[in-house]
Amino acid sequence: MRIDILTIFPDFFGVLDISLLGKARERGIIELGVHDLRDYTHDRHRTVDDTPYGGGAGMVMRPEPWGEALDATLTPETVVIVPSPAGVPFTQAAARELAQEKHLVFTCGRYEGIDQRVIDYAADTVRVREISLGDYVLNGGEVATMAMIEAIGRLVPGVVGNPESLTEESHENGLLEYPSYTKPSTWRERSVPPVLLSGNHKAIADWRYEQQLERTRRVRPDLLPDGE
Ligand SMILES: N#Cc1c(-c2ccc3ccn(Cc4ccncc4)c3c2)n[nH]c1N
Repeated sequence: MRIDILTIFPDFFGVLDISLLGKARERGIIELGVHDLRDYTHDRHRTVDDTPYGGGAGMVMRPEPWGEALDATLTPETVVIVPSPAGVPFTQAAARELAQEKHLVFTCGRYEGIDQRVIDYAADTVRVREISLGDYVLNGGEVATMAMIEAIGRLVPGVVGNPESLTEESHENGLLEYPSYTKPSTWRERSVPPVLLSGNHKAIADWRYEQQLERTRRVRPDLLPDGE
């Protein structure tokens, strides 16, 4: 997979050189390009924004630099991801789907957003998905892009050493994950649930599923399958 990020804050993504994605990049599983949108401007001040038509507060990102940046980055296989407060909520299912793609381009807006014609222009030639990280307001697309890249990157085949560990996480089977414990078996007078020390794999699996249901009922009843 190749990921390209278009942003006016390229240094924000320096952290992607370390951790899991850093290793995936070293191993050639994920290629990453971070591009400064201002490199696609031609005025002395490298201007990327202007006042909104129709008036209103704030500034809008000019279409010209975005058009040139997209022309330099898109391929027919690209999926353009536009982080936006008006987007479709990001989910584990979306991360799983996007992890199968060959090329993702993240367009990190700032100010009041990107001139709508840029998104419409891209949608004429490639798949475009406007995605929201959640129902709260950020100042730009960079934080959302970082979160999405982490959620997607860890699902790309070969990135995580033990793929089985991905199957028992929150949201993987639609439920929240069961509680986890490690040594010591008693800590500050609190003991690990005895079933986990029993060696009875079926009893442990049943207990863990029941814990997922109980935690989901308590914290996220909206995720419960019908009848649970
Ligand atoms: N994903 C995502 C987001 C964003 C988000 C994403 C991109 C941009 C670009 C500019 N802004 C600032 C802004 C623009 C319009 N309305 C309010 C704020 C952004 C916010 N906010 N909240 C989320 N869950």
